[in-house]
Amino acid sequence: MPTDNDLLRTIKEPGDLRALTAGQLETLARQIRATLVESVARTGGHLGPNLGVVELTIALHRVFESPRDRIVWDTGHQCYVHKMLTGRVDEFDRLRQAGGLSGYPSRSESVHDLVENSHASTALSYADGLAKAAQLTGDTDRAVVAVVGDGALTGGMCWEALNNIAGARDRPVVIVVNDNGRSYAPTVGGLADQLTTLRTSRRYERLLEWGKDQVRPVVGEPVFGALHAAKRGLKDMLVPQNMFDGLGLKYLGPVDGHDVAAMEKAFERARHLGGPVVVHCITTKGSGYVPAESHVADRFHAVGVIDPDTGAAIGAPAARSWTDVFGDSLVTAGESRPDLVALTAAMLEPTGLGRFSRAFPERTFDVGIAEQHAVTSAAGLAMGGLHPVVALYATFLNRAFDQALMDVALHRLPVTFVLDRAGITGDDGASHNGMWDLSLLQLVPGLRIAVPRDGRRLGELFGEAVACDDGPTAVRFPKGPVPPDLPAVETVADLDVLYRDGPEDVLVVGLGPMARTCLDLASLLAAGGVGSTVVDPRWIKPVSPALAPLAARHRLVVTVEDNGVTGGAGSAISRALRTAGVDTPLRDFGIPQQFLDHGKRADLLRAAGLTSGDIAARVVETLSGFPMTQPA
Ligand SMILES: Cc1ncc(C[n+]2csc(CCOP(=O)(O)OP(=O)(O)O)c2C)c(N)n1
Ligand SMILES: CC(=O)[C@@H](O)[C@H](O)COP(=O)(O)O
Ligand SMILES: [Mg+2]
Repeated sequence: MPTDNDLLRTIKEPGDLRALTAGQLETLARQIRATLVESVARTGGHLGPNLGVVELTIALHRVFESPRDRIVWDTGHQCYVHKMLTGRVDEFDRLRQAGGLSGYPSRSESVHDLVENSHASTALSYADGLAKAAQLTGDTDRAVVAVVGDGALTGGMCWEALNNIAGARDRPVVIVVNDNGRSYAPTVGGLADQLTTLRTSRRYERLLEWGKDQVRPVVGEPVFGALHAAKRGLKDMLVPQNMFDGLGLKYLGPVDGHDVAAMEKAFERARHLGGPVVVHCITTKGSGYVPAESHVADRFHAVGVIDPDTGAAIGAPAARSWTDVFGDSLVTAGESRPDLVALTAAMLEPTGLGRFSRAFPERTFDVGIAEQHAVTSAAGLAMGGLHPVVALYATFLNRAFDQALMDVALHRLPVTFVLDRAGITGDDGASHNGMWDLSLLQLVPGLRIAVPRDGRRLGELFGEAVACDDGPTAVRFPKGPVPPDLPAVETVADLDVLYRDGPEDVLVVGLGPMARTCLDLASLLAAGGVGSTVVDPRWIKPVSPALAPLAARHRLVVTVEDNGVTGGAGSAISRALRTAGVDTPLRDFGIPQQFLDHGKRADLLRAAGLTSGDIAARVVETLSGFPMTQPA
């Protein structure tokens, strides 16, 4: 019999949970919480969301038999407890580190992990597909369970899936709503209000049940029947039927999401009810850890390295970030432009809209985790005479591409997309890297793209973007501290020349923050007797016409971008040069078009060959195939 002080480490697989007594389950929950705090305090990660699902995950894995039963986690940032209970507790010391545990489900880590994509609101669609597959293959003895947060539930895909799931009363799907009332901040919109009503109304119902049991024996049946009929009418008048009932989904709850026994009872019932069932679990983000529970902004949604005792961030205070520069630029612009409005998809502070929202609350819109809606709503705002700024992480624009293309650009509407976390972000794995936006947006007719190399250029380019009123614009920048400004040594038309020395061997086009790498590249080339000119076009779409004559004077053009290399800025520049009749060879350097494992940004850039040394070696190799000019 395991001793209680190491219970957690005796759990090698979910089946080990079923032998535990109620007392041991409480001990286990305590040990999981302690391990979460102690470990994530050292590595960083999604502490708040995981503290909120300790009991929920225990109950889930006691009732459902993963991997036979399929459990899908929406977004996946709350899967640490799931990983601890599926044999990976000893790997948490390398959480979110290269070669270590991913911060999200990972199919290469475990058969218990299904969905790796960290983009929210997908779980119910996966569940719908899994349930259909089970039905078609006769594999009907396995349950399909989706755990979806109240925030993720504000995403449109959830309702597309619910429409399908609810339409098949004979196809079992267990939908566990992990309702902690928050995304980062409190979840917004009518759905959130409905969930709140459910929380209160169900408590009201429990109260009513209790009241009935007290009153019935006292007044006797006939009087009780009349009272009950009146009460029923009163209740329906006071408390609307819930949205799940309305869709024809069976609804169980709300259940205390920190009471293992109560959830087990509900999950068992859901399992045997058959058809689609919603189990509405009420949890607290950051539960059981005071620094998280009391953290006003986001309940420790995601933390860096912290002091486990106090929750205080450890290390130097965060340097001024690209996001800070954008946030300040937006407020400055907003002060003189009453037509500027800002939209976020449940990420007000992370995308830098916090200051603007406090200065101009009526001009700030949090639409929930609903990027597609955000973009087309922005199109409506622009049609209404305003200039919307849609602030997203670059990777999340992927799902709103059609809206950007057909709802905004087709109508040549003045919408400005501000894409934070552009390029390799690293820690959050493949689906969080912002490495597709430059390629996708190259396809959008009439959309202009700016890629600032430093904070000063970000402020300038953002101002230029919101000044464009004849079509959409996009400004993209990476995660993290903003680098020191990189002044131009001269300008050629609309190109900033950052360096020019020696024979015109190589024209280096440094895009955005890669300009700094390109200056190092120029130094390495110079040391090898190769002359170069380094330019930053600032606006990379449309391609500056000034590039063609400059390229024509060089022996090789090199482009360097922090975007997937396929169809990115380098491809566009190459096409523009050919169209201009310039046949100078071009080598484009960018992120390989692959899904990158999680790791540190610098390491991943190095692995992608995007360091000045790697690029220099390949440039010299390319030049060696050409007759060298005599140094000037
Ligand atoms: C499409 C998309 N947009 C934004 C995000 C960023 N994001 C990560 S977690 C999160 C909040 C999720 O809230 P909820 O589903 O309620 O889960 P909780 O963190 O409360 O457990 C957001 C907005 C994302 N992962 N995917
Ligand atoms: C899970 C999720 O999508 C975000 O919380 C993600 O972790 C982004 O983190 P940063 O804001 O640190 O880039
Ligand atoms: Mg939530």
